[in-house]
Amino acid sequence: MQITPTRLPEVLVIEPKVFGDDRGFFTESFNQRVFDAALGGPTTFVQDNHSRSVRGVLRGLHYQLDPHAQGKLVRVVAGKVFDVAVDMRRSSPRFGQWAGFELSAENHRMAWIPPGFAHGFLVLSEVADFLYKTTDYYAPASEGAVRWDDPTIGIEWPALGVAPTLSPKDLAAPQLADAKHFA
Ligand SMILES: Cc1cn([C@H]2C[C@H](O)[C@@H](COP(=O)(O)OP(=O)(O)O[C@H]3O[C@@H](C)C(=O)[C@@H](O)[C@H]3O)O2)c(=O)[nH]c1=O
Repeated sequence: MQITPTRLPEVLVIEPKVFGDDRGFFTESFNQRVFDAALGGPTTFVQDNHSRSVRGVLRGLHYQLDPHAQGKLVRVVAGKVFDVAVDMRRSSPRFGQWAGFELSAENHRMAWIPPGFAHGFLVLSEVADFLYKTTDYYAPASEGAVRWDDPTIGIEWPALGVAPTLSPKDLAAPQLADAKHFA
């Protein structure tokens, strides 16, 4: 397993070992011991999520505030997405900065999005199955969202030639200046 910090150093891209043979492949998609060693301490996941989206769908940018902040271990098992994290911690020197990376069924990459970061993704393939583990339960009253296209964040989303498809909730998300943030 190879772990590479992104330009937001707390956000990690994780490349598991993939054992390919005539039958297909085998990979450990989660190993508590290895993951804890990589993060330098124990992390407990309490929920597994699966979403399916078609090309051009953009989900995000989402987070949950304390006391229900979530760390997320995310991956794609069918298709390809451009995945993004944004630092939402007001006291961070990187507040409002973003990191983006491609996750796909082909590259087997996962990403660790720690608590305190907003998360979202744009689907680049015809369909994408997105799987993720979270360190806290879904808590809609603690949900926060920030606009995917806020110019002060300035995410460089890959061009698809069509406007992304967003949920009504995401279309109504506030700019960074008005978004709820972490201390
Ligand atoms: C996230 C979530 C949603 N739901 C329900 C609420 C709603 O009726 C339906 C769809 O919810 P949403 O529109 O919020 O789903 P979605 O836009 O896919 O939300 C997700 O986006 C990505 C980017 C994340 O990082 C996730 O943490 C989560 O916020 O599913 C749950 O029951 N449990 C959950 O954990």
